[in-house]
Amino acid sequence: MRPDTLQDYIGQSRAVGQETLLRSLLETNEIPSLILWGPPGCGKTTLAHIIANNSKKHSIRFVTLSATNAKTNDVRDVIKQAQNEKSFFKRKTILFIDEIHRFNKSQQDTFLPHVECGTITLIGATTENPSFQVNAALLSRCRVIVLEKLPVEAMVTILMRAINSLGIHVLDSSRPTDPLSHSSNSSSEPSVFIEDKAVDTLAYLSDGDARTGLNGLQLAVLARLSSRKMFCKKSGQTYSPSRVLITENDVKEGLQRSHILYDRAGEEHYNCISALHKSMRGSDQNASLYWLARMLEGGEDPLYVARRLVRFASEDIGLADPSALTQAVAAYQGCHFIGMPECEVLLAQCVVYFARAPKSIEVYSAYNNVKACLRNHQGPLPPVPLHLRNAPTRLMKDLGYGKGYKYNPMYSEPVDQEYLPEELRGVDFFKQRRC
Ligand SMILES: Nc1ncnc2c1ncn2[C@@H]1O[C@H](COP(=O)(O)OP(=O)(O)OP(=O)(O)O)[C@@H](O)[C@H]1O
Repeated sequence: MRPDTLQDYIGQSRAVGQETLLRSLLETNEIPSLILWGPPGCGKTTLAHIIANNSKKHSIRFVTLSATNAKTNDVRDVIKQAQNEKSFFKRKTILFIDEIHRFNKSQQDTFLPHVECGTITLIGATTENPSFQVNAALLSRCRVIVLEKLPVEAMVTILMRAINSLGIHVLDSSRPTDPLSHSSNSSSEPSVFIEDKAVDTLAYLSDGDARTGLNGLQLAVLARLSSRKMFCKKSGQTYSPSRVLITENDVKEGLQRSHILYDRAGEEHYNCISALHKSMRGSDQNASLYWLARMLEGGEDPLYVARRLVRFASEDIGLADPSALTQAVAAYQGCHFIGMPECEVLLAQCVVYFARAPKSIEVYSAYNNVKACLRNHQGPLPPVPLHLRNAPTRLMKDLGYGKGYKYNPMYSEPVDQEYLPEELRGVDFFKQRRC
């Protein structure tokens, strides 16, 4: 399904249209180092694949690594090989790094000098803003190509191409016929039909992501084919019709999971957890459930959400309802035991509990005040008052350790005794910050 040439690459005319610099560079095979930036499924890897195809014709090596699983050593190996190829055979190497934003800054530094001296031409693909995710020095040596979400018309073209190559027939809704009523099909393979409005809906709901659209189509076809066996009431037997129709509902179902835009490692992950946290803090149970579901349906790790809930229990509910922390820890353990999808309801229960719970940031704020006080302290920290120190040896006792300490259980009330270092006397972290 992946196009091999620019002629088959749909849309993205701003980046690789007829009059663009990139197209002329590609045509003359003068590939500069590039960062391909665009949303998921818009064709970054496909464009790299087309460049690879083109380069191979010109005996340029094309090596692919994915930053999700490649180690720094893998990059070093590629560079070493590229150096050999360059010096012994005068062969150029293009290194394609998918999801380059997943490499940390020091990993990105590994290839900087080699890009600079031309040992490798780097092509990085990223869904994240390269200004934040790619080293400034590396970025300045690359041309950034911005790819856009594919428009609906481009999606229709991509889907139609897949539909044709799979031998699926498109049913024209303006001419209503029942494809299932047509007479027999001699082949053992069923004829597959798809409603034209199902194609349009798929193109529309894929939200500019060709992978989502193609996966949705594939899932709809597979689901229809596997449920092809029908039960005949008259004969009491099952039979397989020779024609199968994919409807708008089938593609919606196929898309249900895959169309949710959620990037587990990228910005969307932080946006959604922040929205969940804020919705619970604002006691909006409805929105809280929405953000939770959006993360879980998008494939978020339930334990990650559970850990954030443990934090929320103390940061935002605190002593207004101390059992919130127990709830969160129990939800975490429950998720650990049973995993997805069963654990989703545990998290939902906890999220609603938290949204409804009274809130208090008293402890959280006071603790922050203490931390600020310690961090801003000038000079050595004050010593622990002698009367609060243990005196396990005679010498310590002689030095005054533990002297005058009032053992509270001997008294009926909290005793009047100083527990803070002398220079902090009178400070109340619950009321003020003092540093
Ligand atoms: N512009 C396009 N023209 C034709 N097909 C495309 C185009 N964009 C994407 N596709 C198809 O969609 C599928 C996914 O595209 P691709 O892997 O290039 O996306 P991507 O931008 O690299 O996504 P991701 O960031 O999620 O890795 C490919 O199989 C390809 O066939």
